[in-house]
Amino acid sequence: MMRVSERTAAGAGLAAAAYHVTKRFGRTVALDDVGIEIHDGQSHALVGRNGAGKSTLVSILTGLQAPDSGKVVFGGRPAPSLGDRDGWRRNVACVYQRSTIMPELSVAENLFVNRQGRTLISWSKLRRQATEILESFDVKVDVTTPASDLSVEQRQLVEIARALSGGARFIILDEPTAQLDGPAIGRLFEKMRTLQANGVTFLFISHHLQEIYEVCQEVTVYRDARHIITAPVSELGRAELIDAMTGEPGGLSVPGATDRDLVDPAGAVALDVRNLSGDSFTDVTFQVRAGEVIGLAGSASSGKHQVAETVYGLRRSTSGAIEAAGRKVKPGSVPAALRHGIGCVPRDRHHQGLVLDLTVAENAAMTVMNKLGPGGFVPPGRMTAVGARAIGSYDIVTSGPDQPVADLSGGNQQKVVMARALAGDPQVLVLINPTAGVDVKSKESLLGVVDRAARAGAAAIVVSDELDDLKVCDRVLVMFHGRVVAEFGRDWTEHDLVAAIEGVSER
Ligand SMILES: Nc1ncnc2c1ncn2[C@@H]1O[C@H](COP(=O)(O)OP(=O)(O)OP(=O)(O)O)[C@@H](O)[C@H]1O
Repeated sequence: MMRVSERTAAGAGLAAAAYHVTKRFGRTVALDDVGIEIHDGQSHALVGRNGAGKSTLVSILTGLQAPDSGKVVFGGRPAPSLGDRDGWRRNVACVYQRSTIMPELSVAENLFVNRQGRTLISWSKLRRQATEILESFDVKVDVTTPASDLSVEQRQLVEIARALSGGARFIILDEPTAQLDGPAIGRLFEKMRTLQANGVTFLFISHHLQEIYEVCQEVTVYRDARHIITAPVSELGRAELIDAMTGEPGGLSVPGATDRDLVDPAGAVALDVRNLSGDSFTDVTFQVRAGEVIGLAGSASSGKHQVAETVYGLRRSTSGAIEAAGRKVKPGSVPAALRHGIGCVPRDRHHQGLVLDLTVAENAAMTVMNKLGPGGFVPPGRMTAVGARAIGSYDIVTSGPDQPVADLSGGNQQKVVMARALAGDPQVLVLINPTAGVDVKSKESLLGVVDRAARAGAAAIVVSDELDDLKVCDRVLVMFHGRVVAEFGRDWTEHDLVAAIEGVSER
């Protein structure tokens, strides 16, 4: 199997390459003499555990950071100097999980940001050209739409079209599927295949390994800042791939609900949601007993996120009631939900989850400050101990409890959110996409935490697009257009669940 060498030194057939790249952040070595060669017209996967160095390589391949040593090459030519942003834009674009388009501008304006030159803008011309660009890439979006109204799927397509129209033929997709539902992922892959057939090259980053087999031809694995292997996906089986990522044989074992005792149907009701209606959902009723984990599944427009966010107080219901352990919870108040023992892992960890400037320990301890010391004054030793425990239990890659969360990789930030949600031993846990951005091995440990919380008598709601996350659930409720349309026990099959999610069966 190939190791990255400068065997194609002239760059023939390579859309992009990096050689002997090293990058340090203080004491952390993020990349240690790594390389990658990405062939023209291919989709090349870059995989690795959280903190392996993937995003750091992306920042170097896009010219946002300079490597300490090593070089980047596009189509056989050295990369532009760091200050030459237009030069980089002509060679490479990255579609990040978080949007880089400006929400207050229209789609048309976003397409031409950085490219209007010195001439006065004619709005009708701009709109016409924007429409032509989107049509030429078969993106069906009205260019006058404010960017803030776009769905994640539309936003990504606009960003891809923007990159291609700017001349780039090499596009990095950084966890593009993390916020898409099944049908949208299918459409994205279709678009990738079409563009590939027209000579566009992709570097594809994902923690969903099945996607790599579906859409990529080659895969590169990094582990602990080092290059481990590059191989055609057809030659590297899933088990070998996971071994390369983790550095140890043995594969994965995602905890399943079937390993727990059945929930006593007459057991205490930890959460009672009755006839709840609100933004995007209507008349939702369910109960969760102590020790029970229920899943909420459904497409992006099913209302499942909104229901969960109403339960933990982020949204206000329009009618209906929520009770925790028999006591009514004041609607629309996160602090009230917390007081009733409802803890959450929010959907958007950047806006609702973390204070990036604070340390791992401070973030992990945030919901339990009043328990750690009188009047919220926490002796530093106790704070550090909470941080150290979180790092151990949640497998967080960090230089220590005192590291600011901003310096952690995305997946490791997600683990801090989870640690914080559980720090107060909540009796009802609401977890929205808890394993988003988390590597396959860490998924196993995060779901293990949910399993242990249930065994210890907590109730949990897991909202997720990932079927693996739903295996830990005793029951799965499927929502469609704002209503619960199906309920499955532990014995659900993928086929039945997917059919219900897509609204082609009712049960
Ligand atoms: N600005 C920074 N300051 C300090 N350390 C950093 C900084 N950026 C990244 N790191 C560290 O570099 C290492 C590699 O991080 P990187 O974000 O590249 O990982 P990743 O493979 O993209 O992970 P994930 O799958 O979680 O997104 C991590 O240990 C991270 O904490």
